[in-house]
Amino acid sequence: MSSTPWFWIVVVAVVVLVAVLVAGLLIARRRRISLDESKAADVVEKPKGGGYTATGGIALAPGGEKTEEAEEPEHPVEDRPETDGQPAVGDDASVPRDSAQRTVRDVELPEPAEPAETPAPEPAPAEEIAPASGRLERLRGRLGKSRSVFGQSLLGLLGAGDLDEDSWQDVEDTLLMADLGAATTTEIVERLREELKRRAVRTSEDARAVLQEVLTSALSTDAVRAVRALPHTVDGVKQPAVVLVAGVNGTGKTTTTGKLARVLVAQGSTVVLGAADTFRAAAADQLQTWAERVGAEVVRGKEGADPAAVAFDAVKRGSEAGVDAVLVDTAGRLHTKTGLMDELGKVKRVVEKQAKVDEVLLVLDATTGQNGLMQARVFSEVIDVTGIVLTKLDGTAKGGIVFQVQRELGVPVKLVGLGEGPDDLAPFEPGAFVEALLSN
Ligand SMILES: Nc1nc2c(ncn2[C@@H]2O[C@H](COP(=O)(O)OP(=O)(O)OP(=O)(O)O)[C@@H](O)[C@H]2O)c(=O)[nH]1
Repeated sequence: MSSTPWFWIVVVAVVVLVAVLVAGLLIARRRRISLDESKAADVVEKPKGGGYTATGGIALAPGGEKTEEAEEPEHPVEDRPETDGQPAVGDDASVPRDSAQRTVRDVELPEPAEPAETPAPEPAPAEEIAPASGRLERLRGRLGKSRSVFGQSLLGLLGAGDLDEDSWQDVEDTLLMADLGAATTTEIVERLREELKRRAVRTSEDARAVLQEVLTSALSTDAVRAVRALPHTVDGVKQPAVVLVAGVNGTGKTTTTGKLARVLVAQGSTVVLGAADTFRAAAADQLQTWAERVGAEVVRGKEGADPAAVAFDAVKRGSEAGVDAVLVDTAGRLHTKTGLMDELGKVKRVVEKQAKVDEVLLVLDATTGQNGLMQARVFSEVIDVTGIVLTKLDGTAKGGIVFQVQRELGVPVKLVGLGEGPDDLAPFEPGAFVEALLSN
C-alpha cells in the first residue's frame, strides 16, 4: 500500500513533462523563419526605404524618334568594373580573404581634347583673279619703254652686220642707258663679241638669237626664285609661311603685298595680312581694302603703335588660325635713316621669336635706277633680303636694273610689278623677260 502514492507522483510528473515538451515544440515551429523560395523572393523584391523610389530624377534624352537602342542601359553591369561580385555599399563590406581577386582592367582613356582652334579665314575672293602662270608673257606689252630703248636698239645695232668699234661703243652705251651698270655691260659686250665671231653670225635673226642667249644667261642664277609663301610643318604642327615686305617710301610695298595675297588666294591658300605700317593709317586702310577683295584677314594696330608688335600679332594670329601664309607689310623708310632701319631689324627679330621669317622681299622701284642699288645694299645688311620685287617696270626704259640688282646683291629678282592693276604682278623668268624685251 505504501508504494501507491509514489506510483501516482511519477505518472503525473511524466504527463507534465510530455505536455511541456509538446508545447515547446509547437512554439518553436511557429518561430522558425521560412526559407521557402517564393517567400525569399518576396523579401528580396520588397522595396527598401519604406517603398520610396526616386522616379522623379531629371531625365534628358535626345529629341527625335525613340529607338530600340535607346532602351538599353547606358552602362550594362558587365561593363562596370565595380560590380563583379564584390560586396556593395551597405552589405557585408569585408571581402573574404580567399575570395577571387579583381585583376587590373584596361580602361580606355578619352582622347585628349583637341586644342580649341580658331577657324581660318576662308579664302573668298570677291572678284576673279588672273592666273599667275604665263603672266609675264601676257604683260610683255607693259615693257614697252624698255623694249624700244633696250631691245630694239640693240637688235638694230647687232643686226646691221659686221660691227666696227663705234658700233660696239653704241651697244655699250645702250646697255648703260638701260641701267645695266658698268660691270654687267662690259661682261655682256665681251660675250656678245665672242659669240658673234665664233658663230660667224651674218643674219639679223642669228644676231637676235645670240643676244637673247647672252642676256638670258647673264640673268640666270642658281638661287631659287620661288617665293617661300607656302606652309610648312614644325614638330608635326602646320606653320604658316611668314613673308616680310620692306623697302623705301612709295616703291609699291602695300600694292605688292596685296597683289601677292591675290596670287596665293587664287591658288587656294589662306592668308593673313599684317599691317605693320603704323605711321600712316591710310596704309593700313589700303591693305584692308586689298584683304577684303580676296577674303583675307588683316591684323592692324593703332596709328603709331609699335610695328614689331603688330607684326608679331599678325604671325600669332596666322599660326592660331592655321592659315597658309602671313604677309607683313612694313612702313616705307629711307635706307639712310639709321633709326628707321634699326626699327625694321627689330620687326624681324621680334617676329622670329615665334616663327621663322621665310621670305624677306625687298621692293625696289625700277624707275629710281642706281639709287635702288644703294637701298638694296643697306636693306640686305639689316634684314637679310631673300628676294627682290622690282616694281613699275611698266613705266621705265631702264629694265636693265634687273641685271644689276641680281649681280650686285646675289639675291634673285623673284617678282616684277608691271602696272597698278591688281593682277599686274608677274614671276620673274629670265628667258621670258629677255624675249619680251626683244619682241617686236
Ligand atoms: N605703274 C606701276 N605702279 C605701281 C606698281 N606698283 C605700285 N605702283 C603704284 O605705286 C604707288 C605706291 O604704291 P604703294 O603700294 O602705296 O607703295 P608703298 O611702298 O606701300 O608706299 P609707302 O607705304 O608710302 O612707303 C601706288 O600708286 C601704286 O599703284 C607697278 O608695278 N607699276
